[in-house]
Amino acid sequence: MTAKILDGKATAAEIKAELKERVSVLRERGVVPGLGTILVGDDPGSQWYVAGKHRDCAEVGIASIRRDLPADISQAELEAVVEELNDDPDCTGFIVQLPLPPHIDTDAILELVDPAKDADGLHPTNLGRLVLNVNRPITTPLPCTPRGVIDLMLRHGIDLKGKDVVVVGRGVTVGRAIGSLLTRREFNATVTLTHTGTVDLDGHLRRADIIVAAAGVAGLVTADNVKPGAVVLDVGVSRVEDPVTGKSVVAGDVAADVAEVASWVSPNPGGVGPMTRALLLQNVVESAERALA
Ligand SMILES: Nc1nc(=O)c2c([nH]1)NC[C@@H]1CN(c3ccc(C(=O)N[C@@H](CCC(=O)O)C(=O)O)cc3)C=[N+]21
Repeated sequence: MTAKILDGKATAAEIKAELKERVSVLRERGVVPGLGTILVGDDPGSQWYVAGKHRDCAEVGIASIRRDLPADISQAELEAVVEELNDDPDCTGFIVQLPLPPHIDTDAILELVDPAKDADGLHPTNLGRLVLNVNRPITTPLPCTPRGVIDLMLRHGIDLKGKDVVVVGRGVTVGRAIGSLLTRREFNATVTLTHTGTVDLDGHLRRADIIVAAAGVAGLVTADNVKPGAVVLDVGVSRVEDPVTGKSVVAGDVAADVAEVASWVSPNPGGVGPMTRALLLQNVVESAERALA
């Protein structure tokens, strides 16, 4: 068996086409959604990601607001920029690109973001609402990567109800939040969160209907760990040295041989990454729609 591909690039393009429609409706009503980015320092990777977000915005008609700041900016100066975007009516949602330099108190910065403008969906207030609000529709921004993982499966016709999902990795952006979403009534999955302290990771993985690999450990999940026919999503990103060229390349958490036993796999790159970016845009559009309602 060769697994079918969960095509994140094509699915993100589909979502962006829908968002473009919603943006034009907003524009007709006099509202232009605007995404702000705050980037500190000159890390080439971070610059590249932020540039990609602004390209995405242009594609769907969202305005871009960009604040590029020096690496030695003080805590107080950075807080002032966050406050400025909180108060800027043209900015309907924004992100503070992570990681921030070590002299900055990251948690204090993220908590300062207006929860209504939290495009990442990672503000403590919004994560708290996700946990507390079990039975009503959620009307606050949701974390982009968990939402992207779920959307990627649903839009490929994969049913989540009653499925055993095993998540690998307890990071804030994926592991901690995705169970709160997947166990909501509308999805009704059963979720196990595994991590570096898990005793029998292989035992958990082997009984999973769906594996969400978000540990950031290259090649962690291999064919031997996967039940035949399982769905495997590769979320982790790490840099490894290519054995042939010696160059640094991006590697996912899922080994290539998994495609021989799984029913579906998400490629990496080309899977969850583009979905994360599309859902970021969706958060910005939804914030603008809510502000208008
Ligand atoms: N406040 C904040 N929010 C974030 O969402 C955030 C962040 N900080 N800091 C860094 C990480 C990383 N991240 C990625 C999103 C998409 C791709 C993506 O689309 N990747 C492409 C490939 C890109 C390539 O070729 O390198 C893909 O998977 O196909 C990658 C990485 C968001 N992050």
